[in-house]
Amino acid sequence: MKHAPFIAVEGPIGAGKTTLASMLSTELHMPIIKEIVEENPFLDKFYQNIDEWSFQLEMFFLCNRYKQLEDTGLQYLEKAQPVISDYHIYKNLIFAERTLKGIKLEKYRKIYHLLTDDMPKPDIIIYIRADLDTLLGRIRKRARSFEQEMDPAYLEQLIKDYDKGIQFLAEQSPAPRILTIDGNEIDFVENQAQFEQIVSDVKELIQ
Ligand SMILES: Nc1ncnc2c1ncn2[C@@H]1O[C@H](COP(=O)(O)OP(=O)(O)O)[C@@H](O)[C@H]1O
Ligand SMILES: Nc1nc2c(ncn2[C@H]2C[C@H](O)[C@@H](COP(=O)(O)O)O2)c(=O)[nH]1
Repeated sequence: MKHAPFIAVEGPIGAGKTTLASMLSTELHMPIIKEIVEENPFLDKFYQNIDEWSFQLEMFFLCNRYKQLEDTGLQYLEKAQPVISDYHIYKNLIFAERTLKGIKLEKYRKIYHLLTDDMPKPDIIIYIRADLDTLLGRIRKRARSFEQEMDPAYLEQLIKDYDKGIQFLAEQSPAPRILTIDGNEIDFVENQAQFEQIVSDVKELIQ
């Protein structure tokens, strides 16, 4: 059976993942898998006290994404149907390595690998990079109340963690194809030509 592309859009908080994944889903007629944010009962508490709530939050994200990935495999990939997601499962580890410590991090790593090592992984990653000011501006624009007090130092650290995380994924075998987008300069929302260029680049990667 022909292999169907599994595309993940990644980047730090506010980079534009959901926006771009939704636009590409419409343009390329691909179903979209979106992460669960608003229904997450721990996000609010997490931003008020990261040390207190990080384990619950990371486990919640992990379990939700595990279920979504399982469904994605059954509903689309095993039927050779392409799919686009607004995250890569590896994002769990990028965040957990930053928010967890000690024995909780050790336990989390084991559970992460147990759950995800044999799961389907995206073969194409669209990585949106953006600097702190751009991300803070977009987070303000999105206006989720629980994100407004986010410590800029946390976001700045995540920008670096993401660069390392995507580099790590690029070195895996088989290596995913990675399209990096400069989110400071490329405005796929307002600039149609720039969006079309991304569509054309993605089509090339799919072939
Ligand atoms: N290229 C862009 N130019 C301007 N605004 C953008 C752009 N990409 C995203 N946005 C806006 O920034 C906010 C965050 O985008 P979102 O897609 O939710 O980011 P993410 O899923 O990466 O956290 C939204 O309000 C969205 O409309
Ligand atoms: N600690 C973690 N926080 C996460 C994780 N995945 C998402 N998030 C947070 C970041 C945002 O406040 C919100 C939505 O994420 P977006 O990147 O889509 O804006 O949820 C995670 O795994 N751990």
